[in-house]
Amino acid sequence: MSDIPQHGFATRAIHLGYDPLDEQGALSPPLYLTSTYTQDSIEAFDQIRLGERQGYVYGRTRNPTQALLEARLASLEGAEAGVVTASGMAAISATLFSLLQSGDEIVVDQIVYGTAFTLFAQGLTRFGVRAVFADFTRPEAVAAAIGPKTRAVYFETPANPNLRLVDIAAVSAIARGKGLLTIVDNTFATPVLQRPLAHGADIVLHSATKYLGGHGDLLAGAVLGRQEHIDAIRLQGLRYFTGATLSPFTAFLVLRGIKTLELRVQRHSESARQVAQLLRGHAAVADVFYPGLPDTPGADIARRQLSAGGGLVAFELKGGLAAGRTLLDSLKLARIAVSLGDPETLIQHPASMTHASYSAEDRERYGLSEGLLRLSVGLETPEDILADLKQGLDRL
Ligand SMILES: C/C=C(/N=C/c1c(COP(=O)(O)O)cnc(C)c1O)C(=O)O
Repeated sequence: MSDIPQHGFATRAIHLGYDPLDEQGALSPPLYLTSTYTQDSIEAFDQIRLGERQGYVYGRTRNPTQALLEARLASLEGAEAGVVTASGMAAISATLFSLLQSGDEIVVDQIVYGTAFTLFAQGLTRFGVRAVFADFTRPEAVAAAIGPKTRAVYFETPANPNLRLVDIAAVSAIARGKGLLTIVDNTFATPVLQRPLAHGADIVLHSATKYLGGHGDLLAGAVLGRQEHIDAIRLQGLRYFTGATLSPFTAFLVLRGIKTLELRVQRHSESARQVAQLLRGHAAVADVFYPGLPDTPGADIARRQLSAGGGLVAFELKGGLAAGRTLLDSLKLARIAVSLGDPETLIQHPASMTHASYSAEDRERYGLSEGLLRLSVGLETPEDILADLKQGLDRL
C-alpha cells in the first residue's frame, strides 16, 4: 500500500514505511541488532558516504529498525526527516551541539524541564554558548531578548512542570523574521494533539521515554524537522558530539508504542480532564493548571494549538507544600515518581524532584511555586484514579 502516507494518523503509525511481504510476511518489522554492515565493494561505501546510494555502514549513526521509527515519527509530526537518540536529553544536546557554536546565544523559555534548564544555564556556557532566558508567554519579551549573536529560540509547550502555553506561531514568526531557528519540545502534547511544525517551528524534539514509548519501560529521544537539520544532527550531534545512539531493541519498543499512541493519548486526556475538574471543585485545592480547562491561562492558545488537554495536570493546594506531602503519602493508586506518559498514574513535587536543579531564587524568579504538584494521569480505570485522588484530598 504505497499510499499509506496519505492515510490517517493511526494508520501511518502502524503501517508507514514497511511491507510485511518484503520480509517473509513478518507482520512485525524485523529487529536489526547488527553493529556493522558489509557492502559488495569499496565503491559502495563511497557511494553511501556521498549520498549517492542508500545503505548502512555502522550502527552508531544509522540502523534499519531506527530508520523505520524515524520515518514514522517524521510522518506523525509532518516533518521531512527525523533522527532517534538514546534519550530526550540526547535529542536536545545533539541538536544544540550541531546547530550552535562558541560565541552564539540561544533564547530559552524560563520554564523548561529541570535538566534541560541546567544544560542551558550551566552546560552550554562551558562551550561558549550563552542562554538568555525570557518569558515566552509574552512574545514581545522574546523579541527583546534576541540579539546579534542569537541563533535560535527554544521552548516547551505545554511546558514542564506547570503546563504553561506558548504561542508557537507568534514566537516562530518573530524568530523567522530575524533569521533564527525555532526549536520546540513537544513531549507533553505529542503529535496526536499538537504539531509545532504546522505552526511555524523548524525543529521538534521528544523525550520518547514518555508518551511515544508509552509503557514506562525505556529511554529514548527523537528530533524531527527538515532534512538539512536532521542530517547535521545525525552526522555531527549524534555521530561525534554525543554518540548517544538509540539501541535497535529500544527503537523496536518505541515502534510498538506508537501503534497505540493515538488511543493512549486520547484516554490520558479524557481522564486528565476529569481529574482537573475534580481538583477545580475541591476545597483543598488553590489552583489547577490544565490546558483542557476553558479558563486556564493561555486558553486561547490551547484552542488554536491543541486538540485536547493532554495527560498532565499541575495543581497547588491551599495548605502548600506541607499539604502536598500529606497528599502524596496518602495516595494508594498514584505512584510518587518522576517521568510521565506511563500507563501508571504518577505524581511528583517539581521543586524537590524534576526541577530541583533550578535554584530556589530561579524558581521564585520564574514563578515555579514550591507547592506545585504535577500529576501524570495514567490509563487506569478513570473512576479509580478519581477515587484515589479524592480520598487523599478529603483528608486535608
Ligand atoms: C524524569 C524526566 C522528566 N522529563 C524529561 C524530559 C526530557 C528529557 O528526556 P529523557 O528523560 O532524557 O528521556 C526532555 N523534554 C521534556 C519536556 C522532559 O520532560 C520528567 O519531567 O519527569
